[in-house]
Amino acid sequence: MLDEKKFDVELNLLALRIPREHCKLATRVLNGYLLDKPRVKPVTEDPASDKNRYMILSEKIQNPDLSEIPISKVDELKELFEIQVVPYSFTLGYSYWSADHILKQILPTGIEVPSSFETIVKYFMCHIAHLNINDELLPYKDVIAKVIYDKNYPRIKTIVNKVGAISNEFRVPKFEILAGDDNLVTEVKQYGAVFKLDYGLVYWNSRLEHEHIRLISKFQAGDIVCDMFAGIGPFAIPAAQKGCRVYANDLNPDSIRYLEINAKINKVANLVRAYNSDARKFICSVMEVLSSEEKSGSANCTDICMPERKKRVLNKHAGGSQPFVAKPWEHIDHVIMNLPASALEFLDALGGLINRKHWKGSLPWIHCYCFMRSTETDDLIKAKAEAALGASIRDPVFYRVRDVAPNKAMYCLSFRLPEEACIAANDDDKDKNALGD
Ligand SMILES: C[S@@+](CC[C@H](N)C(=O)[O-])C[C@H]1O[C@@H](n2cnc3c(N)ncnc32)[C@H](O)[C@@H]1O
Repeated sequence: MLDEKKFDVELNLLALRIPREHCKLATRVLNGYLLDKPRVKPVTEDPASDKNRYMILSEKIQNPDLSEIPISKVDELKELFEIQVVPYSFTLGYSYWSADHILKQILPTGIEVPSSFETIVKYFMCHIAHLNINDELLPYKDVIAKVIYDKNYPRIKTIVNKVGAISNEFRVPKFEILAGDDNLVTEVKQYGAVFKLDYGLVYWNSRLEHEHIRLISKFQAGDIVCDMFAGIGPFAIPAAQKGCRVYANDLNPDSIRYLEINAKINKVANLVRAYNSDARKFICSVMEVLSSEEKSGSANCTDICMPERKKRVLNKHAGGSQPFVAKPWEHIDHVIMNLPASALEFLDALGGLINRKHWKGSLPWIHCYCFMRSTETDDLIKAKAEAALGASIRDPVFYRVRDVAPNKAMYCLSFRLPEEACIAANDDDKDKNALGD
């Protein structure tokens, strides 16, 4: 329990009681001799009369004869009104002091006090503050959280701290609520899109905002995008806002629930198809599912919602003058694989997936996120990707996203899917011949 009384500081000062109409002039004359404290006004009411005001003098004025103030100033006031000097006491309490000031008093000497609010709050999620409590501060986490909560309510309504390392497959940290209510449903804004999410149920990292923007800047209106590890949609939603048609998948049902909510909130539900599946199954089945939808005559997303201009962009991608409404089994422009810990291994799902007989236009760009230790090289990561894919990668582009630990960084490896990773157009025929068809 924090004893708030401990922070009380009583100030025993002097004040001048003066007629209220002279306040302005007296403030000017006494400039430098009045109480000067943030958020405390030096002019206050006279409890005995509404006709007067108290002008609170600075701590340096201790003598009721005002000998610390130049005589000329005192005389200037005396010419206008009779000066009455009165004692004035008040208390600066817990509510007055800043979080920094209070934390400095609470934490034992030797422990580095977070020098500012920003250093202790890892990030804000609207009304949630996620604290950055290191081992040294851990014993004081509750009191730190209370101070930060008290000083920032109602802007901040919940203070959380991550417990342990993330071990579950949905990449959702476990949080303990240190202060405030336990509602972790919140909304964040990124580059004009709004994302609703439950911070306790789905993956979210506000530090990836720039990466989301960077990758989407590579996409064109009309592109077909497959997001294999979509989370609540920080790639999928802005891509759709740009006019891309997005097939977005995540294993976590809660992520998909929020992805669908976010597609609606951002008015792109018609351009985003959500799947709740394992990424390997998703990428294999998305083509079949959609091709069978096509066969059964159900209208596809492009037909319903693509403006003519975007359809023309798609036609251009197909490289022909025939009307071309691409389906993912005919054409994909970008595949996003944002599961840095293991996305490279998932590249096996792309090997042998595309049949050149049906495919139209160029092969997709693959954007595969990974971690690289300082002891590893681009070549090693490329070799891992090639081993999973079963094909050589030409002209890989490595983009350093951010450092995640002193010797570990997150990268995005982008490359165009190699021809070698596809089923050649004549392979089916060869198989048929071999079977004697
Ligand atoms: C690092 S998060 C990235 C989410 C999102 N792209 C983002 O930037 O916020 C990885 C996501 O992959 C999902 N995931 C983990 N294993 C998966 C799998 N085998 N198949 C599909 N999704 C998976 C997790 O649920 C999580 O939402």
